[in-house]
Amino acid sequence: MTCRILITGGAGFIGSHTCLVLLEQGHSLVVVDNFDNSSPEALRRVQELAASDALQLVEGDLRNPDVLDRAFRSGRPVDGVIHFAGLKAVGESVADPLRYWDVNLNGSRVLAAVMERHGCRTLVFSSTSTVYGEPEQFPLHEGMATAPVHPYAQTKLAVEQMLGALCRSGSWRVACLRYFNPVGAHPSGRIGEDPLGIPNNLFPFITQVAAGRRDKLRVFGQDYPTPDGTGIRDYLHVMDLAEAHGVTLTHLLNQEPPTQLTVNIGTGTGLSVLDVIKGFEQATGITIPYEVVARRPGDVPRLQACPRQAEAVLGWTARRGLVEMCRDGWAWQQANPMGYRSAP
Ligand SMILES: NC(=O)c1ccc[n+]([C@@H]2O[C@H](COP(=O)([O-])OP(=O)(O)OC[C@H]3O[C@@H](n4cnc5c(N)ncnc54)[C@H](O)[C@@H]3O)[C@@H](O)[C@H]2O)c1
Ligand SMILES: O=c1ccn([C@@H]2O[C@H](COP(=O)(O)OP(=O)(O)O[C@H]3O[C@H](CO)[C@@H](O)[C@H](O)[C@H]3O)[C@@H](O)[C@H]2O)c(=O)[nH]1
Repeated sequence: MTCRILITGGAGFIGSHTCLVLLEQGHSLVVVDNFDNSSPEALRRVQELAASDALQLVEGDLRNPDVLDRAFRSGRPVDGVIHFAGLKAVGESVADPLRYWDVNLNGSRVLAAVMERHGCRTLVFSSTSTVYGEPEQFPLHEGMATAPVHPYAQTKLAVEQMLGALCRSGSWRVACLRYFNPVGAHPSGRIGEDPLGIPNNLFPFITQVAAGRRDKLRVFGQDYPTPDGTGIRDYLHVMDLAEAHGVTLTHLLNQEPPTQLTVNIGTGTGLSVLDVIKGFEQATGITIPYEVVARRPGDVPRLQACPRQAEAVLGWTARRGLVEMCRDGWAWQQANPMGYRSAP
């Protein structure tokens, strides 16, 4: 079955890879994005890679119902929505919490209201593993307690709860996907992660060090209660994550009666910062100079998924490992030293 899918934030890192996967599956897409943290060039390349023009763009802010109305009226009826648009920097959320509540929660509320009005009640929402807070037991199961410790994660949990209330009405189909740490890029090197300014996240920082754009990596803390003292995360290839969205949407559309799902999307493998450095060096042959500095405020020692529910309910498991994550992320960095600003 091919569908018409509305994708908010479709030009961003995860959104662009997902648009490519969905176009290749024959779906028709309408993307809503204000390019707050992305570039139209990403969508141009997605269409080029998919050799498809079944992607329409409505440029504008998610919080503006007129923008969303335009997207709903842009073609045949929308079967489902994948909602990526939002803000994602933990430190920024502490410094400017109201902006996070506005974009992440209020934006999702406006989206849900417009969906109701158009009779479209099928939604895949980008949640985060950070809703688990600072857990002590691993791996993390979806039924475990949530205890978000910063405004970013608090806004995501609030959206999960808001959507839960809609599902209790009996007519919404919602999947909240709790992503762990997506990294890497499409193997073509044409689309990838394009952070503005100094990267916050480990992987893009490493690839910029490898490219000589930064002199060394700063490892945030080596005094965590982990085997080598550095933070552990569950890194997954962005193409695996993109594929999870197609699978989830199809599952939801076939779900009778309508229901809400909350699913971890991770590999189940925990890697420390030093593991990632070593893996990148082995995959690329490039040495990554680093120094250990103080912990970054807000970081937790460890996050690691139990991926069983994703497999049992959605039939999805991650297929790519650290070598592919490093190789593809590095290919993207080499081909696009300044991200999409390195066009063509
Ligand atoms: N990347 C991660 O590590 C990660 C992990 C867990 C969850 N998430 C969540 O997944 C989603 C996608 O993440 P990403 O890494 O692709 O981020 P991203 O910043 O690359 O993409 C987000 C997209 O949303 C757009 N956007 C932001 N505010 C908007 C608004 N008000 N109106 C319209 N468009 C808007 C941006 O321009 C961008 O294209 C986010 O909601 C994020 O919180 C990301
Ligand atoms: O320059 C750096 C950057 C990061 N780290 C460490 O690397 C690990 C991963 O950090 P990062 O890549 O910034 O990811 P997280 O802090 O885990 O957060 C990401 O992953 C979450 C899901 O787990 C998402 O919700 C967030 O949006 C996303 O930024 C942590 O131990 C950091 O302390 C460093 O040592 N040096």
